[in-house]
Amino acid sequence: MAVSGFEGFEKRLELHFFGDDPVVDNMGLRLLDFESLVKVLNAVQCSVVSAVGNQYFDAYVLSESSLFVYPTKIIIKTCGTTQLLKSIRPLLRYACNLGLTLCSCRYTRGSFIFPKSQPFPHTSFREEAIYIEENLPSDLCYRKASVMPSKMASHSWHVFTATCQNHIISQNDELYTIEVCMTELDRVLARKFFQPPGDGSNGDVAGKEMTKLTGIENINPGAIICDFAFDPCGYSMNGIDNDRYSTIHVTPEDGYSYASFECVGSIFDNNNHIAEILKKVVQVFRPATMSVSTTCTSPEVWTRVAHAVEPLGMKCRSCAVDEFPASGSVVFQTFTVRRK
Ligand SMILES: C[S@+](CC[C@H](N)C(=O)[O-])C[C@H]1O[C@@H](n2cnc3c(N)ncnc32)[C@H](O)[C@@H]1O
Repeated sequence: MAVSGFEGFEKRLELHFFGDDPVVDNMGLRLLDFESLVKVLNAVQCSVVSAVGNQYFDAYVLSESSLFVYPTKIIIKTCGTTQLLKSIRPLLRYACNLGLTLCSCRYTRGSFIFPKSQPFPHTSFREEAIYIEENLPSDLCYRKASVMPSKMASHSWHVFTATCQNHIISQNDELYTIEVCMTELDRVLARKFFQPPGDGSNGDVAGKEMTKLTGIENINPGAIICDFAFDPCGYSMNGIDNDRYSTIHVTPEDGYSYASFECVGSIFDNNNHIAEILKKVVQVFRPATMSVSTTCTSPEVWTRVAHAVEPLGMKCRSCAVDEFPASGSVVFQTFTVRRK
Protein backbone atom coordinates (compact mmCIF):
# COMPACT_ATOMS: atom_id res chain seq x y z
CA MET A 1 0.00 0.00 0.00
CA ALA A 2 1.29 3.48 -0.87
CA VAL A 3 2.40 5.48 2.15
CA SER A 4 0.36 8.66 2.18
CA GLY A 5 0.56 11.84 4.22
CA PHE A 6 -2.10 13.53 6.31
CA GLU A 7 -5.28 14.33 4.35
CA GLY A 8 -5.92 18.01 4.98
CA PHE A 9 -9.02 18.39 2.80
CA GLU A 10 -12.04 18.39 5.08
CA LYS A 11 -15.48 16.90 4.76
CA ARG A 12 -18.16 19.31 5.98
CA LEU A 13 -21.70 18.59 7.11
CA GLU A 14 -24.30 21.22 8.01
CA LEU A 15 -27.67 20.17 9.43
CA HIS A 16 -30.60 22.47 10.23
CA PHE A 17 -33.46 21.51 12.52
CA PHE A 18 -36.78 22.91 13.66
CA GLY A 19 -38.90 22.27 16.72
CA ASP A 20 -42.35 23.17 18.00
CA ASP A 21 -41.26 24.02 21.52
CA PRO A 22 -39.88 27.61 21.75
CA VAL A 23 -37.97 26.74 24.95
CA VAL A 24 -36.17 23.91 23.20
CA ASP A 25 -35.66 26.09 20.12
CA ASN A 26 -33.92 28.62 22.33
CA MET A 27 -31.15 26.24 23.44
CA GLY A 28 -31.98 23.26 21.22
CA LEU A 29 -28.94 21.22 20.26
CA ARG A 30 -26.86 23.09 22.85
CA LEU A 31 -28.75 21.03 25.44
CA LEU A 32 -26.96 17.90 24.17
CA ASP A 33 -24.69 16.72 26.97
CA PHE A 34 -20.98 16.36 26.33
CA GLU A 35 -21.23 12.58 26.61
CA SER A 36 -23.62 12.48 23.65
CA LEU A 37 -21.34 14.72 21.59
CA VAL A 38 -18.44 12.40 22.41
CA LYS A 39 -20.49 9.43 21.17
CA VAL A 40 -21.18 11.25 17.88
CA LEU A 41 -17.48 12.09 17.53
CA ASN A 42 -16.50 8.50 18.36
CA ALA A 43 -18.56 7.36 15.38
CA VAL A 44 -16.63 9.86 13.24
CA GLN A 45 -13.34 8.83 14.91
CA CYS A 46 -12.19 12.15 16.31
CA SER A 47 -12.25 13.91 19.68
CA VAL A 48 -12.55 17.36 21.27
CA VAL A 49 -9.25 19.11 22.08
CA SER A 50 -10.56 22.56 23.04
CA ALA A 51 -13.87 24.41 23.38
CA VAL A 52 -15.37 27.87 23.75
CA GLY A 53 -18.91 29.22 23.68
CA ASN A 54 -20.94 32.39 23.94
CA GLN A 55 -24.63 33.25 24.21
CA TYR A 56 -25.23 32.16 20.58
CA PHE A 57 -23.31 28.92 20.03
CA ASP A 58 -20.58 26.50 21.14
CA ALA A 59 -17.41 25.95 19.12
CA TYR A 60 -15.19 22.90 19.54
CA VAL A 61 -11.70 22.37 18.12
CA LEU A 62 -11.43 18.69 17.25
CA SER A 63 -8.44 16.40 16.82
CA GLU A 64 -9.47 16.60 13.15
CA SER A 65 -10.95 20.09 12.58
CA SER A 66 -14.10 21.65 14.12
CA LEU A 67 -17.65 21.37 15.42
CA PHE A 68 -20.13 24.24 15.84
CA VAL A 69 -23.36 23.74 17.76
CA TYR A 70 -26.14 26.33 17.45
CA PRO A 71 -29.66 25.82 18.89
CA THR A 72 -31.07 24.56 15.57
CA LYS A 73 -27.95 24.13 13.44
CA ILE A 74 -24.87 21.94 13.66
CA ILE A 75 -21.75 22.12 11.51
CA ILE A 76 -19.12 19.40 11.64
CA LYS A 77 -15.94 19.65 9.61
CA THR A 78 -13.40 16.83 9.80
CA CYS A 79 -10.24 15.92 7.91
CA GLY A 80 -7.80 13.00 7.79
CA THR A 81 -9.45 9.59 7.48
CA THR A 82 -12.45 10.44 9.67
CA GLN A 83 -15.86 9.03 8.78
CA LEU A 84 -17.85 12.24 9.05
CA LEU A 85 -21.08 10.91 7.56
CA LYS A 86 -21.34 8.34 10.34
CA SER A 87 -22.39 11.28 12.57
CA ILE A 88 -25.74 11.65 10.77
CA ARG A 89 -27.55 8.74 12.38
CA PRO A 90 -26.63 9.47 16.04
CA LEU A 91 -27.17 13.21 15.56
CA LEU A 92 -30.68 12.73 14.19
CA ARG A 93 -31.48 10.40 17.10
CA TYR A 94 -30.24 12.85 19.76
CA ALA A 95 -31.99 15.78 18.03
CA CYS A 96 -35.24 13.79 17.93
CA ASN A 97 -34.95 13.19 21.71
CA LEU A 98 -34.84 16.98 22.10
CA GLY A 99 -37.97 17.41 19.96
CA LEU A 100 -36.03 18.66 16.94
CA THR A 101 -36.65 17.54 13.36
CA LEU A 102 -34.19 17.78 10.52
CA CYS A 103 -35.18 20.28 7.82
CA SER A 104 -32.06 20.65 5.69
CA CYS A 105 -28.71 19.04 5.08
CA ARG A 106 -25.63 20.19 3.18
CA TYR A 107 -22.47 18.14 2.66
CA THR A 108 -19.44 19.63 0.90
CA ARG A 109 -15.84 18.71 0.30
CA GLY A 110 -12.95 19.35 -2.08
CA SER A 111 -10.93 16.64 -3.86
CA PHE A 112 -8.86 14.51 -1.51
CA ILE A 113 -5.08 14.51 -1.98
CA PHE A 114 -5.01 10.82 -0.95
CA PRO A 115 -8.42 9.47 -2.08
CA LYS A 116 -7.34 5.84 -1.81
CA SER A 117 -6.74 6.25 1.93
CA GLN A 118 -10.37 7.21 2.64
CA PRO A 119 -12.52 4.64 4.46
CA PHE A 120 -16.18 3.86 3.75
CA PRO A 121 -18.40 5.78 3.15
CA HIS A 122 -15.86 8.30 1.84
CA THR A 123 -14.36 6.02 -0.81
CA SER A 124 -16.04 8.05 -3.59
CA PHE A 125 -18.56 10.88 -3.86
CA ARG A 126 -21.08 8.40 -5.30
CA GLU A 127 -20.67 6.23 -2.19
CA GLU A 128 -21.02 9.30 0.05
CA ALA A 129 -24.19 10.47 -1.72
CA ILE A 130 -25.76 7.01 -1.43
CA TYR A 131 -24.88 6.85 2.27
CA ILE A 132 -26.41 10.29 2.96
CA GLU A 133 -29.56 9.40 0.98
CA GLU A 134 -29.97 6.22 2.99
CA ASN A 135 -29.64 8.03 6.31
CA LEU A 136 -31.89 11.03 5.68
CA PRO A 137 -35.58 11.01 6.64
CA SER A 138 -37.81 10.53 3.59
CA ASP A 139 -39.44 13.96 3.90
CA LEU A 140 -36.15 15.60 2.95
CA CYS A 141 -36.78 15.95 -0.74
CA TYR A 142 -35.22 18.35 -3.24
CA ARG A 143 -32.09 16.20 -3.08
CA LYS A 144 -29.21 17.13 -5.32
CA ALA A 145 -25.64 15.83 -5.64
CA SER A 146 -23.22 17.65 -7.89
CA VAL A 147 -19.49 17.66 -8.64
CA MET A 148 -18.45 21.17 -9.65
CA PRO A 149 -15.40 21.11 -11.92
CA SER A 150 -12.41 23.40 -12.30
CA LYS A 151 -9.68 23.66 -14.90
CA MET A 152 -7.49 21.44 -12.70
CA ALA A 153 -8.66 17.83 -12.85
CA SER A 154 -7.47 17.32 -9.26
CA HIS A 155 -9.65 20.15 -7.86
CA SER A 156 -13.42 19.72 -7.86
CA TRP A 157 -16.06 20.74 -5.37
CA HIS A 158 -18.51 18.07 -4.21
CA VAL A 159 -21.91 19.20 -2.97
CA PHE A 160 -24.94 17.29 -1.69
CA THR A 161 -28.01 19.16 -0.44
CA ALA A 162 -31.48 18.18 0.66
CA THR A 163 -34.33 20.05 2.28
CA CYS A 164 -37.89 19.48 3.39
CA GLN A 165 -40.70 21.15 1.51
CA ASN A 166 -41.61 23.69 4.21
CA HIS A 167 -38.08 24.96 4.61
CA ILE A 168 -37.11 25.54 1.02
CA ILE A 169 -36.61 29.19 1.88
CA SER A 170 -34.06 29.27 4.66
CA GLN A 171 -34.52 31.43 7.74
CA ASN A 172 -30.96 32.66 7.35
CA ASP A 173 -31.31 33.87 3.82
CA GLU A 174 -28.95 36.76 4.25
CA LEU A 175 -26.07 34.59 5.47
CA TYR A 176 -23.43 33.19 3.16
CA THR A 177 -20.64 30.70 3.78
CA ILE A 178 -17.15 30.95 2.31
CA GLU A 179 -14.97 27.82 2.28
CA VAL A 180 -11.35 28.36 1.22
CA CYS A 181 -8.97 25.44 0.53
CA MET A 182 -5.30 26.29 0.01
CA THR A 183 -2.51 23.94 -1.14
CA GLU A 184 1.25 24.29 -1.72
CA LEU A 185 1.64 26.81 1.10
CA ASP A 186 4.68 29.07 1.14
CA ARG A 187 7.36 26.94 2.84
CA VAL A 188 8.68 29.68 5.13
CA LEU A 189 5.18 30.56 6.31
CA ALA A 190 4.26 26.88 6.74
CA ARG A 191 7.28 26.38 9.07
CA LYS A 192 5.56 28.67 11.56
CA PHE A 193 3.04 25.87 12.16
CA PHE A 194 5.75 23.51 13.49
CA GLN A 195 6.46 23.63 17.22
CA PRO A 196 10.05 24.58 18.05
CA PRO A 197 11.99 21.36 18.96
CA GLY A 198 12.12 20.75 22.71
CA ASP A 199 9.67 23.57 23.31
CA GLY A 200 7.61 21.48 25.73
CA SER A 201 4.57 23.79 25.54
CA ASN A 202 1.15 22.20 25.60
CA GLY A 203 -1.18 22.48 22.59
CA ASP A 204 -3.11 25.45 23.98
CA VAL A 205 -0.04 27.54 24.78
CA ALA A 206 1.72 26.64 21.51
CA GLY A 207 -1.52 27.36 19.62
CA LYS A 208 -1.76 30.86 21.12
CA GLU A 209 1.83 31.53 20.11
CA MET A 210 1.12 30.43 16.49
CA THR A 211 -2.03 32.57 16.33
CA LYS A 212 0.09 35.59 17.23
CA LEU A 213 3.24 34.77 15.22
CA THR A 214 1.44 34.02 11.96
CA GLY A 215 -0.86 37.06 11.96
CA ILE A 216 -3.99 34.89 12.29
CA GLU A 217 -5.01 37.03 15.28
CA ASN A 218 -5.34 40.04 12.95
CA ILE A 219 -7.77 38.40 10.51
CA ASN A 220 -10.74 39.36 12.67
CA PRO A 221 -9.42 41.29 15.68
CA GLY A 222 -12.96 41.32 17.16
CA ALA A 223 -13.19 37.53 17.44
CA ILE A 224 -12.53 35.40 20.52
CA ILE A 225 -10.07 32.73 19.38
CA CYS A 226 -9.86 29.15 20.58
CA ASP A 227 -6.67 27.64 19.14
CA PHE A 228 -4.63 24.47 19.35
CA ALA A 229 -1.18 23.42 18.03
CA PHE A 230 -0.52 19.75 17.30
CA ASP A 231 2.78 18.03 18.05
CA PRO A 232 5.11 18.21 16.17
CA CYS A 233 3.11 20.31 13.67
CA GLY A 234 -0.38 21.30 12.63
CA TYR A 235 -2.77 23.95 13.87
CA SER A 236 -6.50 24.52 14.29
CA MET A 237 -8.51 27.51 15.47
CA ASN A 238 -12.12 28.60 15.83
CA GLY A 239 -13.03 32.27 16.01
CA ILE A 240 -16.29 33.34 17.58
CA ASP A 241 -17.71 36.81 16.97
CA ASN A 242 -21.28 37.21 18.28
CA ASP A 243 -23.32 34.67 16.28
CA ARG A 244 -20.66 34.15 13.60
CA TYR A 245 -17.85 31.63 13.48
CA SER A 246 -14.64 31.43 11.51
CA THR A 247 -12.21 28.52 11.43
CA ILE A 248 -8.69 27.76 10.21
CA HIS A 249 -6.91 24.39 9.96
CA VAL A 250 -3.34 23.88 8.84
CA THR A 251 -1.39 20.83 7.68
CA PRO A 252 2.07 22.34 7.13
CA GLU A 253 4.05 19.26 6.04
CA ASP A 254 5.97 19.69 2.80
CA GLY A 255 4.63 17.70 -0.13
CA TYR A 256 0.99 17.82 0.98
CA SER A 257 0.73 21.18 2.75
CA TYR A 258 -2.81 22.44 3.12
CA ALA A 259 -4.72 25.14 4.96
CA SER A 260 -8.40 25.90 5.08
CA PHE A 261 -10.33 28.98 6.09
CA GLU A 262 -14.07 29.20 6.51
CA CYS A 263 -16.38 31.94 7.71
CA VAL A 264 -19.94 33.16 7.50
CA GLY A 265 -20.94 36.64 6.41
CA SER A 266 -24.10 38.57 5.71
CA ILE A 267 -25.03 40.08 2.37
CA PHE A 268 -25.72 43.26 4.38
CA ASP A 269 -22.09 43.52 5.58
CA ASN A 270 -19.95 46.31 4.21
CA ASN A 271 -18.74 45.31 0.71
CA ASN A 272 -15.10 45.43 1.81
CA HIS A 273 -15.55 43.24 4.86
CA ILE A 274 -15.06 39.82 3.26
CA ALA A 275 -12.46 41.18 0.82
CA GLU A 276 -10.28 42.43 3.69
CA ILE A 277 -10.57 39.10 5.48
CA LEU A 278 -9.64 37.06 2.40
CA LYS A 279 -6.62 39.28 1.73
CA LYS A 280 -5.32 38.66 5.25
CA VAL A 281 -5.90 34.91 4.91
CA VAL A 282 -3.92 34.73 1.65
CA GLN A 283 -1.09 36.69 3.25
CA VAL A 284 -0.84 34.25 6.17
CA PHE A 285 -0.32 31.24 3.85
CA ARG A 286 0.69 32.51 0.36
CA PRO A 287 -0.66 29.32 -1.30
CA ALA A 288 0.25 28.40 -4.88
CA THR A 289 -3.28 27.06 -5.42
CA MET A 290 -6.51 28.05 -3.78
CA SER A 291 -10.21 27.33 -4.22
CA VAL A 292 -13.01 29.47 -2.83
CA SER A 293 -16.55 28.12 -2.58
CA THR A 294 -19.27 30.62 -1.82
CA THR A 295 -22.72 29.39 -0.81
CA CYS A 296 -25.25 32.20 -0.91
CA THR A 297 -28.79 33.07 -1.90
CA SER A 298 -27.63 36.40 -3.33
CA PRO A 299 -25.70 36.18 -6.61
CA GLU A 300 -23.06 38.85 -6.21
CA VAL A 301 -21.01 37.96 -3.09
CA TRP A 302 -18.60 35.77 -5.07
CA THR A 303 -17.60 38.72 -7.30
CA ARG A 304 -15.83 40.23 -4.28
CA VAL A 305 -13.52 37.22 -4.02
CA ALA A 306 -11.46 37.78 -7.19
CA HIS A 307 -11.30 41.54 -6.49
CA ALA A 308 -9.79 40.72 -3.10
CA VAL A 309 -7.17 38.14 -4.05
CA GLU A 310 -6.08 39.08 -7.60
CA PRO A 311 -4.12 42.16 -6.41
CA LEU A 312 -2.11 39.73 -4.20
CA GLY A 313 -0.76 37.85 -7.25
CA MET A 314 -3.45 35.17 -7.56
CA LYS A 315 -5.19 34.66 -10.90
CA CYS A 316 -8.72 33.25 -11.22
CA ARG A 317 -8.45 30.15 -13.44
CA SER A 318 -12.01 28.85 -13.31
CA CYS A 319 -15.45 29.64 -11.97
CA ALA A 320 -18.33 27.16 -11.81
CA VAL A 321 -21.85 27.99 -10.63
CA ASP A 322 -24.62 25.61 -9.63
CA GLU A 323 -28.03 26.06 -8.01
CA PHE A 324 -29.16 24.00 -5.03
CA PRO A 325 -32.80 24.12 -3.85
CA ALA A 326 -31.74 23.87 -0.21
CA SER A 327 -28.86 26.34 -0.16
CA GLY A 328 -29.10 28.82 -3.01
CA SER A 329 -26.21 29.08 -5.40
CA VAL A 330 -22.77 27.65 -4.91
CA VAL A 331 -19.92 29.34 -6.77
CA PHE A 332 -16.63 27.44 -6.98
CA GLN A 333 -13.62 29.52 -8.03
CA THR A 334 -10.04 28.35 -8.36
CA PHE A 335 -6.94 30.53 -8.27
CA THR A 336 -3.26 29.91 -8.84
CA VAL A 337 -0.27 32.17 -8.37
CA ARG A 338 0.24 34.40 -11.40
CA ARG A 339 3.52 33.53 -13.15
CA LYS A 340 6.16 36.22 -12.65
C1 LIG B 1 -5.81 18.47 12.74
S1 LIG B 1 -4.70 19.42 11.99
C2 LIG B 1 -5.53 20.40 10.83
C3 LIG B 1 -6.56 19.69 9.97
C4 LIG B 1 -7.02 20.44 8.75
N1 LIG B 1 -8.09 19.82 8.08
C5 LIG B 1 -5.89 20.69 7.80
O1 LIG B 1 -5.28 19.74 7.33
O2 LIG B 1 -5.56 21.80 7.53
C6 LIG B 1 -3.77 18.38 10.98
C7 LIG B 1 -2.33 18.60 11.17
O3 LIG B 1 -1.95 18.26 12.49
C8 LIG B 1 -0.99 17.21 12.47
N2 LIG B 1 -1.23 16.35 13.64
C9 LIG B 1 -0.31 16.04 14.59
N3 LIG B 1 -0.87 15.27 15.53
C10 LIG B 1 -2.15 15.07 15.18
C11 LIG B 1 -3.24 14.34 15.75
N4 LIG B 1 -3.10 13.66 16.88
N5 LIG B 1 -4.41 14.32 15.10
C12 LIG B 1 -4.58 15.01 13.94
N6 LIG B 1 -3.60 15.74 13.37
C13 LIG B 1 -2.39 15.76 13.97
C14 LIG B 1 -1.14 16.54 11.11
O4 LIG B 1 0.06 15.90 10.70
C15 LIG B 1 -1.46 17.75 10.26
O5 LIG B 1 -0.31 18.48 9.94
